[in-house]
Amino acid sequence: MVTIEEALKLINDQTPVLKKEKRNLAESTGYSIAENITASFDIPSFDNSAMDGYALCGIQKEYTLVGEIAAGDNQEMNLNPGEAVRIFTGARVPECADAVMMQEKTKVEGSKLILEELPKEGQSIRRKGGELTKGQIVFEKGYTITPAGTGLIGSLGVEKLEVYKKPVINLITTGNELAKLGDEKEEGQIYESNSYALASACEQYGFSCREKKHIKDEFDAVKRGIKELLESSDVLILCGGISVGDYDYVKEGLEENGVEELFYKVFQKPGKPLYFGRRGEKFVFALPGNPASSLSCFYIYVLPFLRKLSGSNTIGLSRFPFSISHDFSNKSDRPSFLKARVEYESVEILNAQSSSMIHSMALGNALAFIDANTTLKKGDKIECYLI
Ligand SMILES: Nc1nc2c(c(=O)[nH]1)N[C@H]1C(S)=C(S)[C@@H](COP(=O)(O)OP(=O)(O)OC[C@H]3O[C@@H](n4cnc5c(N)ncnc54)[C@H](O)[C@@H]3O)O[C@H]1N2
Ligand code: MOO
Repeated sequence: MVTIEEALKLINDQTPVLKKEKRNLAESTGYSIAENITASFDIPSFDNSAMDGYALCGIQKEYTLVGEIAAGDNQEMNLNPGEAVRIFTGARVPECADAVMMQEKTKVEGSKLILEELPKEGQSIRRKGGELTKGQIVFEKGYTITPAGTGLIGSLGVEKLEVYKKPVINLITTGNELAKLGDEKEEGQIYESNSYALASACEQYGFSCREKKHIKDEFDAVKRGIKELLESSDVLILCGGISVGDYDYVKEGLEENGVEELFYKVFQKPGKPLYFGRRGEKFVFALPGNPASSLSCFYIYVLPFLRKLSGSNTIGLSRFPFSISHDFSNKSDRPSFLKARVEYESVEILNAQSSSMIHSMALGNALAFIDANTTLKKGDKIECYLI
């Protein structure tokens, strides 16, 4: 049995070989870049107007209007002191212009432009290089592209880029008691639902499960199922059958397939019988079957590893300290990740913390970490992982 810190360290200490690929920008959001992205030109690449209005030469209240510049116009226009030109948002500002005045604060009388107020030097002009300068590193290797990142990379004219591949994830569930959705379930059976939760948690963070397989609690079937799916996996996730019961064959099945155990059992609640192993460049997580245990272990342990394998610099869930909104006693002798709901600056520990129960997790938005045998007073700060 290892501690939570030891387990996380063992996961983080793995140095998998990352695979790269070229992708179109349009299909790269959520991928991590495999090389720095450098600005090949200034952004903006020319001084331009932030407003529809008038570009002004000199700082005064009255000007003579001499023409118009629309967005996209390319001709160089020379303004003399006291002259102004009609201009539109995004249009190139003439070099000699000192400011732009928004049209709402102006009046036009024939060719005369009268301002309501004196302009300020540089007002409403977006300067060349104001956001990025040529040669600047815009994003470092390992940056995971967000929608805003996609927009910025696009503004640099980059159509294709080198990113890290996402790992191929396969999922195996085990258990004779599990009925398939759509089938009639018999007495003593429950519906197999963890694979849906786990596949959707993968999706939530931009990963996908390629293949899902359900296996009965039979040693040969478990061994064969692992052999088949491990072949095409970067990460194989198993769920259930990893505890000490007579029909828990997953650990043995992994051993038989040459998977080396990196840890088995973590001193925590939920998710004590968590397993992590490796065969060459293939990694295996065997998650405890209880629904809250498997999902909690996914968030805390599997997700950081998937992110690492996909080359991301941002690996764990976001976590922040929140003040607990009520007195609370963690009576477990194991450090616990509790289903919780954070709102503004406070966190409520939800009812129904049993590992078999997932309703409160579905209504919550965080896992609150509370040490074993710990009594907290309302207002005490606790660490919360946002899910
Ligand atoms: N003697 C001991 N028994 C158990 C221990 C222990 O230390 N000693 N640990 C308990 C803990 S803690 C957990 S967690 C579970 C984990 O057991 P397994 O990983 O072997 O999981 P299963 O026994 O297969 O299933 C547990 C539970 O979850 C339900 N389940 C499983 N898979 C699914 C699924 N895909 N969809 C929905 N529900 C699923 C299953 O029916 C069981 O109720 O072991 C304790 N026992
Ligand atoms: O560790 Mo288990 O997940 O407590 O139920």
